Amino acid sequence: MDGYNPKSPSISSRPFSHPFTLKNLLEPPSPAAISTAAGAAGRHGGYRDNEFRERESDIDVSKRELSYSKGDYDRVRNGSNQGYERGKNLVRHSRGGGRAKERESVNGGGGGYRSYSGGSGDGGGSRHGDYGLRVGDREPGELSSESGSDEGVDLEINGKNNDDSKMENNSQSSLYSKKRKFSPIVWDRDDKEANTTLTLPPPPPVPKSHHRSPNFVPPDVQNAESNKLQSPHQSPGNTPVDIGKQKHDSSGFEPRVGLSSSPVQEDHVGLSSSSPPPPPPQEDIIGNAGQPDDEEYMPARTIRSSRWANDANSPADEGQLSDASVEVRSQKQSSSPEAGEHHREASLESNEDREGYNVGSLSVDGDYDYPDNDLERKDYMEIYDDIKKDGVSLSQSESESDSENEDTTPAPQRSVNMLQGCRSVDEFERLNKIDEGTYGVVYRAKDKKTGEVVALKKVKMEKEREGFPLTSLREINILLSFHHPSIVDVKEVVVGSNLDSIFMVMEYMEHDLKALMETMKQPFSQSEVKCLMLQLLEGTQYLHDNWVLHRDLKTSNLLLNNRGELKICDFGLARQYGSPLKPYTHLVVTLWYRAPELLLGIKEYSTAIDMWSLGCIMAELLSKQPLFNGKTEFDQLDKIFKILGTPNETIWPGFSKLPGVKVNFVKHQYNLLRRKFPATSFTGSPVLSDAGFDLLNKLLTYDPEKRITAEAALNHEWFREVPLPKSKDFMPTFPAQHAQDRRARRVMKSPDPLEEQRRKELQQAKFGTAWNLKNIFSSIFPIYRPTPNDH
Ligand SMILES: Nc1ncnc2c1ncn2[C@@H]1O[C@H](COP(=O)(O)OP(=O)(O)OP(=O)(O)O)[C@@H](O)[C@H]1O
Repeated sequence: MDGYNPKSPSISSRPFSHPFTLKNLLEPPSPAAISTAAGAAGRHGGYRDNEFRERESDIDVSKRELSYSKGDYDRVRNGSNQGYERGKNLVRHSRGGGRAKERESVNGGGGGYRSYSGGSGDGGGSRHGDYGLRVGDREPGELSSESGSDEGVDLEINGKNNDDSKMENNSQSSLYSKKRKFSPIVWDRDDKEANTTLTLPPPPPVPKSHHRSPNFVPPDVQNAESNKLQSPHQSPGNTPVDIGKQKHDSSGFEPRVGLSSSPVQEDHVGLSSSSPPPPPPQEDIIGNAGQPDDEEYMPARTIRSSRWANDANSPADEGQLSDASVEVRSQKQSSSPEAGEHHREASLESNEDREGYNVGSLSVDGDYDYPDNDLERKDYMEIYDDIKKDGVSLSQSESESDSENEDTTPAPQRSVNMLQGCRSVDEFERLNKIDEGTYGVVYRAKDKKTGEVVALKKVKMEKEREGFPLTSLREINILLSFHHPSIVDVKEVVVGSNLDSIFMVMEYMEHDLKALMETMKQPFSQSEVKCLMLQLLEGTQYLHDNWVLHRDLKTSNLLLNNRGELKICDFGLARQYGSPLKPYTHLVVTLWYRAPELLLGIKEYSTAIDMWSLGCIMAELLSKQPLFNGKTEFDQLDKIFKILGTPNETIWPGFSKLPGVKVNFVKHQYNLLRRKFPATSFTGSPVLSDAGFDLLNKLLTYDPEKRITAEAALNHEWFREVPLPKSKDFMPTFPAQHAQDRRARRVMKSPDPLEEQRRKELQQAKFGTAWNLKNIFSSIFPIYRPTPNDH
């Protein structure tokens, strides 16, 4: 893809130009320190008007509409030369343009609603004459969708029920099951107590078998046993190594540092080098399986290690390692990954004991045990932060203090500060603020050395009672690790002048789709939406293939540059997942894009939640309006049910048992989505061909198990029918509105899930405190008695 370059060296291998202690970073900074840091970079620089291919606002842009050859299509689809191999998929999905005239569709396949949806054609409405290429293939019944009653016409219930659809759903179901990573593990918040008590584990090393959860089934075995537990890469006989290779071969991309399949703690994302990982086991040796994602809000702890790895295939990278890191690495080779696990856990307790506050921790290591895979061990380095002021490594002290340690294999030495060597933010000239989110402020800035314009995302520390925000650690970790044309590139991490703040240096993107759409008079055309959706799906597929859920996909987290490139950003809520799943919080995904299973409090969820968000995004791109803009969770569900029909056991087996289904929802019988996206329109509604509507329906399928996967969506026929996806090169460009804070411009804003969580926590804390105070009060003044309502 254009502009696709290997990442810059990892932060750990950069020259140490700015030493400081991690503790400085992880302690909540004083307001004074923050303002100093902010002030240091507060200069405004001139924006060069010719920096971008500026265009008239809105859509009066490139009017070039192409008639595509297969070659064109492949080019669009693949980027310039990434070599995606889609041939077989194209064959597999070549269903042709003819569609059933009469459709009966219920989300998830059931319900017996019939509808007449009409033809295969893209009924028009694209701005650039896209559909000049199309046959006039409107089908009977199509227009009636605009005027019919609920019963009569166009009652496309979410999902399909006709033979054609059924077959498709079935075949997709089996196809999807290859990708679906559902887990039998059930989230039970009652486990919290057990889970949050992190006892000091026995010392390192432990037998390798301890590394795996009792529930962990190797991918190939899972594959044989149940297609619900398959790795995204699995095909019979795959080994983890094969998996990586396969992934690499098929996608043309390889994460610079892939997520490992280590026994992962909830509060970190493990990284391993080179190949994409097998599924991360869901339980680690400290037995925190079942630990709810509340842990996300637990104190962060010791920054421990990283595999800011060199690719095993690129020996040249070896030379980039500093002496220190090489030393650490060689020690790591001689100790088992399990030692690292223990070390990590030891640090947890030790931190709390000794520091009395939470100094923050990022265990960015995966420590997956690849038996006998020397390559795997060699191509990463372990860097441990030294928390103790006196420089004695935690690992040493803890392993020493653990008398039960029979094996005296020394714990990995460390002294290399993970963030040591980061450049200072002073090396950037801050141009203007782009946006301010819950956990970060994003600036446009210029690298003084190179003149390159970048985005600087400053990690907000002021709200952090508990050290370095975990969301930011995750984001940094993932973004530094992953490299894909559809994922925003983090070039490096820099530190504030007072060493009290951290900034991610990202490639600068002129727009986010939310802010952009608010400036547009008309929505994107179908061919443009296809171009955007393809890129979005490719990025999402890449994440899911690497065992990461984004968990906050929404239009404001999709960046677009003036080269027509879309990139996913904001990985603050992203996390690694495994099979089977661990319990995660359902308070993820901004309300408007939140999947119904989350809204209904499902105890296990997976990649399908991101796919729902993609459905909402696709609809929004087509119409320029959020599809379901609920104000509360209940309102959100209500809005979904009104449009898609209220689900039931037939279309979504298990629905009635979901925790949130205690409420009696109004039974909306029909799916009215087609009304919002008719095949033709005289009213200005966004038009969508049958194929497009089919994809939208499959993204917005109620039953997460039946919801389409990123891979299947990428192969959907909508992308092969006219109007073909617009080439990125011919996507419209828009004036970048640098000078304004995007958020301030935003008219509509969906409630933020993190804010939601924070509010709830605060409320709880408040009520708790109030009640306690009343108790104390009543013990002093016995006349007063707190009532149950006081809770
Ligand atoms: N690389 C970038 N280039 C240009 N703009 C960016 C970039 N990254 C982020 N932005 C802008 O900043 C906004 C906020 O970024 P981001 O979502 O990463 O921050 P956040 O604090 O996590 O926000 P939120 O509270 O919405 O989760 C984005 O919506 C986008 O407008």
